[in-house]
Amino acid sequence: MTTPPCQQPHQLIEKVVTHVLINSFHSLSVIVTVHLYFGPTPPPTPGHLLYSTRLKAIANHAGKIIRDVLKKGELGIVQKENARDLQTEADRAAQRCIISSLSQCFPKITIIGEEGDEESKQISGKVYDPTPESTIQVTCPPHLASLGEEEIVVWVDPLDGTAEYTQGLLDHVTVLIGIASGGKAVGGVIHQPYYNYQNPGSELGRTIWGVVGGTVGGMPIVAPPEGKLIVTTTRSHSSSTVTDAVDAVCPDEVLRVGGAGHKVMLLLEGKAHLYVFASPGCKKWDTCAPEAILQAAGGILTDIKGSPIPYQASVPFRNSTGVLASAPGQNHAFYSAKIPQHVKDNLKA
Ligand SMILES: Nc1ncnc2c1ncn2[C@@H]1O[C@H](COP(=O)(O)O)[C@@H](O)[C@H]1OP(=O)(O)O
Ligand SMILES: [Mg+2]
Ligand SMILES: [Mg+2]
Ligand SMILES: [Mg+2]
Repeated sequence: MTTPPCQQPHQLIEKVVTHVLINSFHSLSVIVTVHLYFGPTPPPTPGHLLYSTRLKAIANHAGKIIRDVLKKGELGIVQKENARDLQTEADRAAQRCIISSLSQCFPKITIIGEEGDEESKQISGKVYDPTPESTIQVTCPPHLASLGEEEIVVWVDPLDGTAEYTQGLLDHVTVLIGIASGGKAVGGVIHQPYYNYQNPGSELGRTIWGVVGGTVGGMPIVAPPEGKLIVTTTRSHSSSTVTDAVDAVCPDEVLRVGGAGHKVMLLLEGKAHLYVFASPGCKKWDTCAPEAILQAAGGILTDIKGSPIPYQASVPFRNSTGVLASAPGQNHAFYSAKIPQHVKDNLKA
């Protein structure tokens, strides 16, 4: 039997140094500094998953797989529930990589991936070795840093924005790895594999990570412009209730783009104020990572009624009551109250 890659000796490993301090909001936080060195690998601690460079490395590798499949040109498109619900070889291969790599390092966590059990079970010999690549510094609240493996549920969307991927709208594509505990989204990584693909010479791809009650990293958080309201919503899964909800908040501008991860990134980088999706189309893997990162940055993601979305392993996958997300500093409750009652009634739990 071979030793899992992340438990092999003589490889770069992470030593975690924890300092407890009172942060600028006068609440108790933990600064976790991840140092890299050669030596025998101790088993990673479960809460470690939240701030580990492993998550970022695995998401980046899934992004490389997505680019490689497209370069090869054999997308292997399969229709799932309907003509607007597709799966490609990139979705399948990226999920195999993420789930096999994560479960090798953290065998007791619950991992739920969009593309189902069959993809997850095919743990081939080619497990990606998520050896950390760089030093990062994040803050993580003590109750999350000390989580046990059994307390963690990881929601994986190996390729968010599949419709746009097949249509060549490549910067709409993201890889989403969301971490939940106690039914709440507590941390996550969004990797955008084609960021900068239209700017030759610039670094291709970017990765954003965040821990609720801790920090966000990977991109500057920018406030959206004052004095106007920019709403982002679906471009490929619209309906009359989707349109009614968008119209009800009276936007000055509407950005119709693909992907839940991509739309939350627009909120984080100040390109939109609100993400409105009055549809049961999104699932828990679409919203877990984006919700955690947005919340870590000071924004809010709920269902269309303003109620929290639950993330226990036992909940239905579908976000049947829609999605409403607001950039940091926006009045989430105000916009939720503007969604018409017939739209809310149409989205039953
Ligand atoms: N009707 C639907 N059927 C399947 N997936 C959906 C549907 N609506 C939304 N999604 C998922 O939510 C994401 C965000 O929706 P949209 O892009 O329409 O705003 C989509 O990229 C898709 O994720 P995925 O691409 O991972 O299948
Ligand atoms: Mg899909
Ligand atoms: Mg998705
Ligand atoms: Mg997907």
